[in-house]
Amino acid sequence: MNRYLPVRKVYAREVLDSRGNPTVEAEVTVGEGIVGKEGYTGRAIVPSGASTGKFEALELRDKEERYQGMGVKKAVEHVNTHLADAVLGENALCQNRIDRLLLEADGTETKERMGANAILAVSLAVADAAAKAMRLPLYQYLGGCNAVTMPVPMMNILNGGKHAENTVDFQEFMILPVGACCFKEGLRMGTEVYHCLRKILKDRKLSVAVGDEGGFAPNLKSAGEVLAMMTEAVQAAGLQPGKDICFAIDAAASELYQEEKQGYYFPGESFMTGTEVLRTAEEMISYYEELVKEFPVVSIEDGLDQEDWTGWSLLTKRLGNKVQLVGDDLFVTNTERIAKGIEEKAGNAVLIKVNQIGSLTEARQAVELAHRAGYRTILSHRSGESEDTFLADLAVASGSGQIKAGAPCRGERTAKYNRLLAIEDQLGETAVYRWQGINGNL
Ligand SMILES: C=C(OP(=O)(O)O)C(=O)O
Ligand SMILES: [Mg+2]
Repeated sequence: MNRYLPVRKVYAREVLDSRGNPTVEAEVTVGEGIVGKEGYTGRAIVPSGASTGKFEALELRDKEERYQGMGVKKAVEHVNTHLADAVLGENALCQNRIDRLLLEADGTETKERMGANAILAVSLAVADAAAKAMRLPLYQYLGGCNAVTMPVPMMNILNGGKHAENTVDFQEFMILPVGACCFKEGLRMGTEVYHCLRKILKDRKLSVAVGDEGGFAPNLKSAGEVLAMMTEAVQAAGLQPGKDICFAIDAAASELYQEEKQGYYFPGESFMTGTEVLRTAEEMISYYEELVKEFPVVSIEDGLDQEDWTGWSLLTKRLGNKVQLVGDDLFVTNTERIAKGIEEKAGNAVLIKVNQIGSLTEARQAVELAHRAGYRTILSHRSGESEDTFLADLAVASGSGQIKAGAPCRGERTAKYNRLLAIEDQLGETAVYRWQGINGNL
């Protein structure tokens, strides 16, 4: 018989995210009078994306003048009324049931009525409260005694696309400290590379202003130029590219794809070279092949458009035996889309963003389905983040072994990394840190 830990209070407020946009924070109190007089209060702040996938659950925004239409007053109201009514008195230890009740209160496929932001805030805050009431660290409450795998951090050190106002067309260039012995050492290595890159950019009189996720955002001409500079930064840090540090790209290709042009348009490269750069899906794949040949790129996310299943299958056939091919906009943490991907042999890894699907249980089902099919998973932040560290605990709990949390700077990003440092300390010698390259490819 399950212990009964009743939800006693549910409350939400509007707070700000790292882009200065409003978002939902929920507080949930459980077990008043059962586990102590006051019970325990958990909280969660939901993140928000900029390059959102077409098939994501919908976050509710007010659309009135306040905050230029970005307010979340209605979503907050929904938490304080309908969603609170749905879960008050329910057992916080039954996360699946809590989430089912939240989904039923909404009743739509896309969560558009209550708002995925409203539902997720309550879902996560319930888990946080339950963990506190059980006096367990969140990662252990969620993952049990098997939660010992520290994630390899994918640190986004150069921003482009929708995350910056520069000429770099791909959205993210990341470094993976695959040769580190532990998370702490990996974070140190990555941070040193980040600082070396800053110096290289400064020496060349290029901008060291940063984008949404804390990576630098200079005007560069092509992915090749970016990766060459990153290689220099790794060497300047006294590390070996391809051995200590590998690279990952998030092309965010759905943002580049233009239906009317039937291809991927590169505005930055076109501007810098003075000729229109348009690539077909086939040309995109060949382009990735060249980059992988020249640089230690071990992971490519959203290499093609979110609706191009045929292209994705071809990409996977050509590169999937040595490169991690990650579906973000393609899968949107949605089990139906992941199942389709598995069937079509599209990609070999899934980016997990809890707010893409809108509840903790559904996000965990996505991880489970992916792992069962031999797909890798990467727990990921959004470009609009907060000081909330739920993601760090979930990354360890899921055993996925990878996390995307931005550059090793800016408080909303370092909050996750610092939480992981604390978790690794807590785990002590039981902590595991290991990069699992596709077919052993570093
Ligand atoms: C983190 C990402 O960006 P956003 O949150 O803007 O979707 C991403 O595309 O992986
Ligand atoms: Mg992405």
